[in-house]
Amino acid sequence: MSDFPTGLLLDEALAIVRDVAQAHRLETQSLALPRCHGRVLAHDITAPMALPPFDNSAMDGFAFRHADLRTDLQAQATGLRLVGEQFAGLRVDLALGAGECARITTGAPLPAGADSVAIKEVCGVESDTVRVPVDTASGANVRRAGEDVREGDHVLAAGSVLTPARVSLAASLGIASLPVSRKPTVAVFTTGDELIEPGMPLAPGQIYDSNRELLMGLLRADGLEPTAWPRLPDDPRQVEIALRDAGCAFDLIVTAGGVSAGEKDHLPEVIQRFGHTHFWKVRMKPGMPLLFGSLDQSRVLALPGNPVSVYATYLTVGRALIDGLQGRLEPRPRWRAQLVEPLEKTHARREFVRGHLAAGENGVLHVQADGATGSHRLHAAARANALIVVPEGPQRLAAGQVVEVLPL
Ligand SMILES: Nc1nc2c(c(=O)[nH]1)N[C@H]1C(S)=C(S)[C@@H](COP(=O)(O)OP(=O)(O)OC[C@H]3O[C@@H](n4cnc5c(N)ncnc54)[C@H](O)[C@@H]3O)O[C@H]1N2
Ligand code: MOO
Repeated sequence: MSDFPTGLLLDEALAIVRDVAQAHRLETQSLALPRCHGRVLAHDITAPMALPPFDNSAMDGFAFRHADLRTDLQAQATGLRLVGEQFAGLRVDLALGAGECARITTGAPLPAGADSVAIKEVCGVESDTVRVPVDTASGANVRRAGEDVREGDHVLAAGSVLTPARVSLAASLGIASLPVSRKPTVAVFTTGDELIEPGMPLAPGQIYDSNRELLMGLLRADGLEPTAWPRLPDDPRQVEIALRDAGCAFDLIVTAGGVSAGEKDHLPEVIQRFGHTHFWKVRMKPGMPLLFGSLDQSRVLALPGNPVSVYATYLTVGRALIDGLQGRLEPRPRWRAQLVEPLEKTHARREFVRGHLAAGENGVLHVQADGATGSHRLHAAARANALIVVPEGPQRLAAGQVVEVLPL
């Protein structure tokens, strides 16, 4: 009997991943705004000031008091006396009296007394008289102080991802740095005596290492800066030395291969002996032999060696772990699409089927399964742009049925 959970549903595995990640949340660091893009915000942010900070004009034109416009039906415009100019960025302390107006540019503070702005294209100017159309609405083209953000408003939530718009919102509030979670450091190992570096000659029985590029690319696309370690041979002592070495230096170790039932699959034993196994084997296809453990100060994600298994387990479990370590609470977007053709499976595991996702003319997303199954078939993964999620248990999904998809 093993002393760790095995044969889990994917949702059970994800729950364990989230719990372990929460217990190993990475610390908070304060970073200058230019370094915050794509990071996970560690604390809630409240607005230190209002936005806009002052009433201002939305257009280039003339600021005036709406009460001064003529109300008799025959009049098309009211002549107002031009008493000054108010440009953006300059404080002039203009105040408008009855029958007066001021030239104003977009973003400039509204002069005291003014409550409306007429755009310059509809006004006639003759020396110091401006003819303002009487149908200009009260409050037209005025942006009120605090209409976007009030001082003290809760503007950014802990656990959200700092998109360019959110970093820019912080900038507009005068905030120069933000508290973000440190990014996990990641060591990537590929394992197997059969693996050869691309560019080197191939001997019989050998294959080129493709998982390293796959993993490095996936991790980088998620904003991390992974370190690729030299490939590991199928030698238990070397696996042990390398993993224990990485375990004292990295937040996360991601391995590919050597994790199922073969005589040369040494990873489970090494993690069990020198660390802790949180679970081994998940009811998913591909990816069933996936192992999650801890070794020294590191979390270890041992992904099954087949390339498509690496893909599916990274996108599901790997991302959940990386998000959890950084305290990301904002969920990843969930995509849904209509099946173009029926899809059937007889086994019990949740399956991730390579698919081709496109928007139809009616705007509805539809997805077609790629004919090639088999977790070694990287070509099919390379031409696919999504994984179709087929739920646990035997399934007979009809054409037109809506399914969850993971974009690749
Ligand atoms: N008796 C059993 N055999 C297998 C089981 C099982 O439960 N019982 N599980 C199968 C499943 S499912 C998978 S997935 C694989 C996973 O095996 P491992 O994680 O031990 O991976 P390896 O055996 O090392 O490799 C599997 C496959 O992938 C190729 N590979 C490995 N690394 C790379 C790489 N870096 N680049 C390209 N290709 C790689 C490797 O040559 C193998 O063909 O086990 C099944 N067997
Ligand atoms: O589950 Mo394995 O990952 O099918 O090939």
